[in-house]
Amino acid sequence: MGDEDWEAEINPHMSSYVPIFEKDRYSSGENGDNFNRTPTSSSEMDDGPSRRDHFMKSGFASGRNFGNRDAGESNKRDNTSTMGGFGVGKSFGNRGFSNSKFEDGDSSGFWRESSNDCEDNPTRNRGFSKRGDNDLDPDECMQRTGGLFGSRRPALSGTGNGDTSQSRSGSGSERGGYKGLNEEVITGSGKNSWKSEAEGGESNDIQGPKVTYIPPPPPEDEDSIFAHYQTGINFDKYDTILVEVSGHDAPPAILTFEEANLCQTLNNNIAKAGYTKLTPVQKYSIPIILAGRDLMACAQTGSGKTAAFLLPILAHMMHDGITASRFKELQEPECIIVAPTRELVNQIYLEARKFSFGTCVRAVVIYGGTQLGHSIRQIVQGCNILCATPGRLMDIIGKEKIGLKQIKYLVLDEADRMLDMGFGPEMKKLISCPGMPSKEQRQTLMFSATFPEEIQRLAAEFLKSNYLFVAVGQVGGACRDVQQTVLQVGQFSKREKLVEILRNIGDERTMVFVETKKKADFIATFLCQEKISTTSIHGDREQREREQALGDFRCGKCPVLVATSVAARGLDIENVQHVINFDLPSTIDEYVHRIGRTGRCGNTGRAISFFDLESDNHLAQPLVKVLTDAQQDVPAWLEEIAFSTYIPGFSGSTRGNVFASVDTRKGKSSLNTAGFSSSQAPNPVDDESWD
Ligand SMILES: Nc1ncnc2c1ncn2[C@@H]1O[C@H](COP(=O)(O)OP(=O)(O)OP(=O)(O)O)[C@@H](O)[C@H]1O
Repeated sequence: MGDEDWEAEINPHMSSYVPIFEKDRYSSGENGDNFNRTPTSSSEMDDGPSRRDHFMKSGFASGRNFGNRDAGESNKRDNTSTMGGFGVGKSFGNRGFSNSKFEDGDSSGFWRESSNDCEDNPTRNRGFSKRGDNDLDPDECMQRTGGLFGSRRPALSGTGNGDTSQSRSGSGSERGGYKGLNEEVITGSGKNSWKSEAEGGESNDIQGPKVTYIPPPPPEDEDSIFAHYQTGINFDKYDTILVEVSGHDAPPAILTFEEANLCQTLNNNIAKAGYTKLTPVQKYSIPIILAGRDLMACAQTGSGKTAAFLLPILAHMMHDGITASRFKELQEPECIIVAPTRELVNQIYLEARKFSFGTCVRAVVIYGGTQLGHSIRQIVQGCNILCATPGRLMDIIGKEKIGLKQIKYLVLDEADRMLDMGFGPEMKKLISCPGMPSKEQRQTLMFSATFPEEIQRLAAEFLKSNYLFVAVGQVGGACRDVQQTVLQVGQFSKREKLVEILRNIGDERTMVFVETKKKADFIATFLCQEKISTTSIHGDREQREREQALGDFRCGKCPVLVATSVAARGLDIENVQHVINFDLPSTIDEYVHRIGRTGRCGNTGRAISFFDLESDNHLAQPLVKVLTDAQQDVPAWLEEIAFSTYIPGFSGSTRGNVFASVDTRKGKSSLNTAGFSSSQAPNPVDDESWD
């Protein structure tokens, strides 16, 4: 079988919705879909023993064949071993794909994590299954999980008719549930659905062994803690970016770190981190948070949102004089920060550790895919700031290791993702957990580079009615420091084009985004065969492998990282010069996040996207808008497609108005360049009608 046959199978261009039986038919190989999976149980989602056994039996050895012949062909011939070759992908990540040999390895944990084929495709989870994709459809996920909301969109109105805990208890293997990105949904049972994992231990509701992975501790020496990369040539241009603040009585922006009046230790840490100048989002957000206000902030990727919330929170904690951390079975942190992916939450933790260096504030990170006991041990030693992924957070709360009474700050990073159908239910449960202070009693902060209107409306439930909204630059827009190119490349030519581009790029760090987990493994393997050192990250890889892959990519051992959308948000990796969208995502905001892995903090970067006329036309219109807003060249052919697929009133997103340039409350604001403080209070009457 040639490339083209394989591609056709991977993307059979089926209608956007594929009924389960159809999926099974495709999957079973009847349609030649040997690559995908070989059903061994009644549920493809079931990653329980039967599937695992099958993987074990299938033998990873078959994967070795890929070094010698076309992977698709190999898949077909070695029908029973396909997942062993790709899905497990166990050994090649650890070894960075630096040779194209697969080695047998311990597969424990792999299948347990692969509970949800939807997990790394949040866009489809939102109900936009545009392409005939070999990962599961959202509908399929929902049927299998019972659907957290019972239908695609109503969830957004907060009136879901599905009972979350019920839907979860259906099958332990559906741990990932209708979840979206990366973090497992814990099967809930019993009186408190958030107790889930906690009630029965980590694997009680799940078939399979316990997760035993204990991540290595980060380096403790000061140099490593404060290691940072240089701001880029365009950092100073941030000053010219338009900033809009809406809401009542916004405090004025600050121009310098000194104006924030932070304590000496914090100032020292800021200096050691190499920060000399505030970014726009920091200029506006820091005083707002210091003033005790709730905030929704939308600023371009890589523009320093993490420090924008960490610094004022730490300043408050220092000012209020928190109790030094000490060993206690029940810890009561003052701050919880949640983010959608494990890698991102870990990154936030490292930032929190950096800025709290030399203080009595102790930050802790917990996330799925690691041993629960390890998370607990970290917490009981003392915890003031807890950085967590939602699933693990709810487990720990259920285990009664974390009390919520002292929470003063709740931060949702990548907030639009945290509130959408994937994580929204978890977040709602979090704010209604016993002990959690009401929104009037806590400060809630939300940050993202994209904030669709519908999500803004949902967010109101979490925020005080007088929250402030800060929009830096074009809301939902791409960073102008990224040079964007869109190429028309059909499915069958993509691999050839990719290799051509990567060969030209040489050793520069490049992230290649694909649409499915299996494709990530396939493309990574393919690139290794082409002697391009590559690793991959996606939700079917063990956490250890994910961290290894990221490490290999960060240090340059593998300059190419093939990723699903699991790596689209938040990851801050030095020197990523290129992002290639091998497959375009289904939504434009995902595109914005993906290309934001390059061109960070004033550095420049390049994004190349393969536009497939067969599957990507729906993106033409929003893509033209993103390119235009970021002052990029728009190819004539793309404009033509955008024109021919023009939807009147469509404002740029496949799922809502990503490009709403203002706060959905319609509060009016000041429009100014960052650095000049000005904010107008809206009419108080508006204020009342907002909530
Ligand atoms: N004032 C500053 N001076 C110098 N470097 C900074 C400053 N603020 C942030 N940075 C650095 O810029 C990089 C990007 O910051 P950060 O990851 O917080 O961006 P972000 O806005 O959260 O991006 P994303 O939307 O992709 O999550 C980090 O390496 C951070 O340390």
